[in-house]
Amino acid sequence: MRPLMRLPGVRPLALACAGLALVTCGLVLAQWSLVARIVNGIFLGRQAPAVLTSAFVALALVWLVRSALVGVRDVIAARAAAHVKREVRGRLLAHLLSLGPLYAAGQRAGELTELVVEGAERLEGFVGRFVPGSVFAAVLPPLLALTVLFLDPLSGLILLFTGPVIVVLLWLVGTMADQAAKAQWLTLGRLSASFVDTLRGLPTLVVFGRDRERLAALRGADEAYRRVTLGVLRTAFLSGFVLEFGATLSTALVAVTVGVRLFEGALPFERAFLVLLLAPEFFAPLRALGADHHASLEARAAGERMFAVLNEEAPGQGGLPVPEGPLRIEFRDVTLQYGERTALRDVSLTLPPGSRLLLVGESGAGKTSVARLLLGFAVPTSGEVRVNGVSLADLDPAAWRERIAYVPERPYLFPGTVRENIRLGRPDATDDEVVEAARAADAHTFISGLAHRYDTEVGAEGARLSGGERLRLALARAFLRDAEVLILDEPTSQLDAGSEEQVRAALERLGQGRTVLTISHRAALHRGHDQVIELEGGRVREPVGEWA
Ligand SMILES: Nc1ncnc2c1ncn2[C@@H]1O[C@H](COP(=O)(O)OP(=O)(O)OP(=O)(O)O)[C@@H](O)[C@H]1O
Repeated sequence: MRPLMRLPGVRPLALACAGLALVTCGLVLAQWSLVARIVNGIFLGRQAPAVLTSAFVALALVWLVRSALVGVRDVIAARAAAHVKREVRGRLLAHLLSLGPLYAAGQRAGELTELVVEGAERLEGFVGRFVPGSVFAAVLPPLLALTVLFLDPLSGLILLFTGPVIVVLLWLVGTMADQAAKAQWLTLGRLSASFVDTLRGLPTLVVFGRDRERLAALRGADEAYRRVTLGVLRTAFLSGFVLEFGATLSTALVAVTVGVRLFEGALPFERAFLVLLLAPEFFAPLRALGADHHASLEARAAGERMFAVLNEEAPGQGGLPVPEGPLRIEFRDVTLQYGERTALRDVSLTLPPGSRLLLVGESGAGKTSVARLLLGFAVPTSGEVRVNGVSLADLDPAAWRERIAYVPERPYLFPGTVRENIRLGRPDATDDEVVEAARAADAHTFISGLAHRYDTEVGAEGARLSGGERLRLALARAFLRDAEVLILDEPTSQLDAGSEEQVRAALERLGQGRTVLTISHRAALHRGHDQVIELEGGRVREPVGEWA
């Protein structure tokens, strides 16, 4: 619970609710004292009509203010809940971005989506209902019990004894429900992740005839979710029953003892009636808390996972500006491990400004890992990547990436138009500049043949384009970015011989005056490079050669 209390805006909300609870306590006492006085005056005829009239007016006023305070409490709580949701979602997204693609790739997309969307939503119940409810439950019952103790010690003692017993029972049921709520959250995450994975892998599943099996697995996950949800609801009902039973029993106990003493003449009517009216008010905040209790359990389960993600350390978050002037990049004895797996071992290489390095090696040799280090998506386990003598880990990652254009092996296109996807390279580029970049990337011809030219929708992940067309759009992005360092990962692997020649010419133009790192498993690309370095099992093999 404590981490949830540290959420932005929760403490001020709790303080505001404590103030409201104190005022509400005064109003509750005033309201029921007036009711007791009026009833006493009407039935026992001990009050003058003028006094009764003013008591009615005062009662109406108190009732109005009390209702208004409930409204105020709901509005502040709803605002705080909306603020927390927005803030937490923003922080999660920002942190996921700074953790980089390597972290996201290691997680199931559906589970992360669930965390950001539904997880943040679950905090609403905690902030909007549970926090105000628990502050009211902490302030009102003790003050009312003390008042009753003063009015009628026996009834006060009954309340002071039964109230804590109910709270303890509630806590015990809550502890049981905690595990069920955690299981519910985990199952929901798994269900969402399975669904997203199924959608993504649908062609593969259909081709291999595994779609029905997958459907059955999804149904199984859905059934598991239904079962754990029922478990959570069962404990919620149980806590509701405990509360209602306890509250009714002790109110009845107060009523019986008060009734007997009233009958014996040991208690005046007005006082006895007031005690009877205050007993349900004593239990009302506890009952409300019981009803909102499972909202806090659900929020706690989601919160634990959120804090775990927020506590993940992001790679290289230095704040130094990128050195001015031509950039000289050096890898010094760099070793990179992914958990137990060593992808690179003692790799040293230098990229002087304006040079072209071709990194070759078999599949799994560690080529993409070099690109990841250069992009700051991963940090060396040992050794250092340096830019003009400054460690890359100390540089501001966003400022560093502004100096890089990256064309990955499988370029990602966002749902949107061709123009929007190219403009990702430089959002302030004009339409003419977009077309110019497309021409340079040899993409203009195929774009001109599309139904809506630059306004054609590319579909999810560029599904309406071929692999080669997607690559050309990614190249156009890189042209538009006009960065000093260019990283090309297997740039021509998806092309036929004719297209490869054209794209290679485009790459040649793109590389002019920049530092270029080209990754390929084919050494045949060596033409036009200053250095060729071969990686083998994560180590640098003897230099293959130098080309001027
Ligand atoms: N996120 C990861 N977690 C664990 N191991 C990884 C991860 N990414 C890569 N590896 C491992 O690190 C090694 C190097 O991977 P890398 O992607 O750098 O190779 P590559 O030379 O680019 O291969 P390819 O040419 O097939 O793309 C591989 O053995 C791979 O299994």
